[in-house]
Amino acid sequence: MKNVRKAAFEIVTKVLGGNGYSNLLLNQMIKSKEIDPVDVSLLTEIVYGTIQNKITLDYYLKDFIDMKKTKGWVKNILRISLYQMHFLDKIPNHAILNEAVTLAKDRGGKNSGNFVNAVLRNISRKGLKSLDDIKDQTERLSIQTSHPRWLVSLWLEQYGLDTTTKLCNANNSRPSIHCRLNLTKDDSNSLIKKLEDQEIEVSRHPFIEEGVKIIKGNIIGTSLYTDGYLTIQDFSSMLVAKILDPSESDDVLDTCAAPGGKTTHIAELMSNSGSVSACDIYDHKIKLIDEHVDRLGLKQIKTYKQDARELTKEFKAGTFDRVLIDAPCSGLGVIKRKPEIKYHKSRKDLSQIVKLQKEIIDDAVKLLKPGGRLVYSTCTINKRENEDIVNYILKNNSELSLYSEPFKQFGLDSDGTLQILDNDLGADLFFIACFRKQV
Ligand SMILES: C[S@@+](CC[C@H](N)C(=O)[O-])C[C@H]1O[C@@H](n2cnc3c(N)ncnc32)[C@H](O)[C@@H]1O
Repeated sequence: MKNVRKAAFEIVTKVLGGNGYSNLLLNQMIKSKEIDPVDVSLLTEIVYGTIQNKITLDYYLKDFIDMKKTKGWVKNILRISLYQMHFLDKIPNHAILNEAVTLAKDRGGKNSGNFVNAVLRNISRKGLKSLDDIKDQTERLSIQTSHPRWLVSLWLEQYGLDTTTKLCNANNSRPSIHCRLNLTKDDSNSLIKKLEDQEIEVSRHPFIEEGVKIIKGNIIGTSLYTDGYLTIQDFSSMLVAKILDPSESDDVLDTCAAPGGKTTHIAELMSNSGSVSACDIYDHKIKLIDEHVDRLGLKQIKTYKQDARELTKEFKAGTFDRVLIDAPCSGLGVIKRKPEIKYHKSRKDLSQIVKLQKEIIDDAVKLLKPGGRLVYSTCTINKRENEDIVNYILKNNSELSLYSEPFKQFGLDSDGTLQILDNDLGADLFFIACFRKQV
């Protein structure tokens, strides 16, 4: 079995080096059974906590080390140790220190061990400065909540101080795990019973019948998962297919479909009839959709390696009853699940992504039948990619209008758009807009 701090150090080093996503690497580590099941929650805590609080941790560390001269891997040992010392109260400092010194010695020899020992002892002795003394409001929020300054400024401009503070704090909470029950296999009560039989405790979504939140237990690797009785999918992501609301005989186009979470949900809602055409630009991602489809036993999905900016090369205009554009986006609504996103994006990336979104929309709208429904969704919080895109669609397509009915059927207050900025379900922060094409 692997030592939990060593495992945390390896994952944090990969993620901060831009070589993987925290949620995927954690799942891989858990699946590989290299970690004792009793250590899974501590490992998750240290990995998420360290990555989520990196800016704050570095702000403290720079009083004790030269951030430019200290090697990246040494900084990561110090970051995971300081995270445990400052943010967790369950582990005694001497235990954290011993583990950190052993890790440093194993990796870099005696001198590295001595260096880490000296720094951590120094921090213990001197304590940390107060963040409340930071004068500038944007800077203070950035350091206190560990969000890059450009992102705090963007949200302050677009949403104001209260919402920005809430967003930043919520991004530092632990993500919850939601699952979609495959109702083509069985009804929800029987599937929940099957979960309970495997000691997995769940609670139901308030109005999505197939949506459950995992309260206790681990579904990864269970036979229920491998046999296609359920899919791991966030509640907000599930809402997208519910708003698209396909009928059983519909022809549906999913323009940006991989890894297939929404494609397979759409197909399940259509009870294995009608047709679903699922496109993505990357070959290796198409394979992920195909794997999901096989696992879930779905029949009516056809996948295409296709650039969504050129869909009319593959499909005839006016052919689809439903079109989903789950657009490539900046992903700022899933920071809680993938905290590294906030460090790896820049303001410049945001304008490039808007250009791509518009190009996809320009082609995809042509494929909708008269009377058909278009859903545009993102997992981001940025008006340029959400509200402004809605205005772009309305301005350039006079035959499309916003359609609020699909939201209202769930009691959601909406003008045809919904920006989920917070929720008490622990769900991701999505934007969803629904349009109807005139008959
Ligand atoms: C937000 S993700 C889609 C998630 C997916 N709908 C789901 O629920 O699992 C956006 C997808 O768009 C794909 N993509 C990016 N550029 C594209 C393009 N020009 N044409 C088609 N797909 C593209 C990406 O590969 C990515 O898989």
